[in-house]
Amino acid sequence: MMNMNERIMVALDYPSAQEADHCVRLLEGTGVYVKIGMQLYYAAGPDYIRQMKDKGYSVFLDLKVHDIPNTARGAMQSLASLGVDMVNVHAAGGLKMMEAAREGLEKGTPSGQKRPLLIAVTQLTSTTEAMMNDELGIAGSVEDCVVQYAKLAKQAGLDGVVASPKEVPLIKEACGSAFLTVTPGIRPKGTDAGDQHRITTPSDAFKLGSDYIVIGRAITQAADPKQALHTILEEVKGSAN
Ligand SMILES: O=c1ccn([C@@H]2O[C@H](COP(=O)(O)O)[C@@H](O)[C@H]2O)c(=O)[nH]1
Repeated sequence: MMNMNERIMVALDYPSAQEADHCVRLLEGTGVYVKIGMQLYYAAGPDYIRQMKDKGYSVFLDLKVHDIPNTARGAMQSLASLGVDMVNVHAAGGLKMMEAAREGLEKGTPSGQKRPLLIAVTQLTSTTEAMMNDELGIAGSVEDCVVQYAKLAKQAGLDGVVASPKEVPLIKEACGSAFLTVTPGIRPKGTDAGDQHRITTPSDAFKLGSDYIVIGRAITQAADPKQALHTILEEVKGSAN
């Protein structure tokens, strides 16, 4: 069983490698995972991923691939060579796209290496039920849609999904306890929700059964990021499900 720190992913949402490095220095020795998303990857590229791997971090490359199956397959084949630990696609791309992404990842993983975990974003944690119904034209509850997407991701041979912690019990019930849940939308008590809607505190997310929690601005935009990280690590101790 992993320790709690290994189940915390810090979202390095920064505009440059230099700015991300300020935060990375605070993470040294904590054993947390790092999540590199579009902002940092498009600015700093594959070199930054290699630097994080050389420093010993587990890396979730959060590029949310969403395209036709052939393109998703090619994208994953290229990403597989970076040595990251986890990558993702949007489940809204459908079954064939997710299968193609998995195949591309398998094909691109150098022999003798483990293929990165592949997970699918269900509904973004910034999406409310009203937005989903009225803007995206998807009827029904967010929970039903998330579970439907999770089942599809499992059918495509993926390892898990991204969802709000609030949906984790339903996902585990539908897809089994080994199916991974990676949950952003984490807000420690007293922090601003900002653009996120389906949120919980770090400890509640673990109590609901999240395998990994993703935390960005509550650390990166805090007045004292080191203290913010320390407080979160203290809060989650003992809250594992
Ligand atoms: O549904 C999703 C999928 C991905 N994210 C990403 O997680 C972090 C959250 O950052 P905060 O600052 O803690 O809100 C960010 O990188 C998103 O791109 C998500 O929030 N929701």
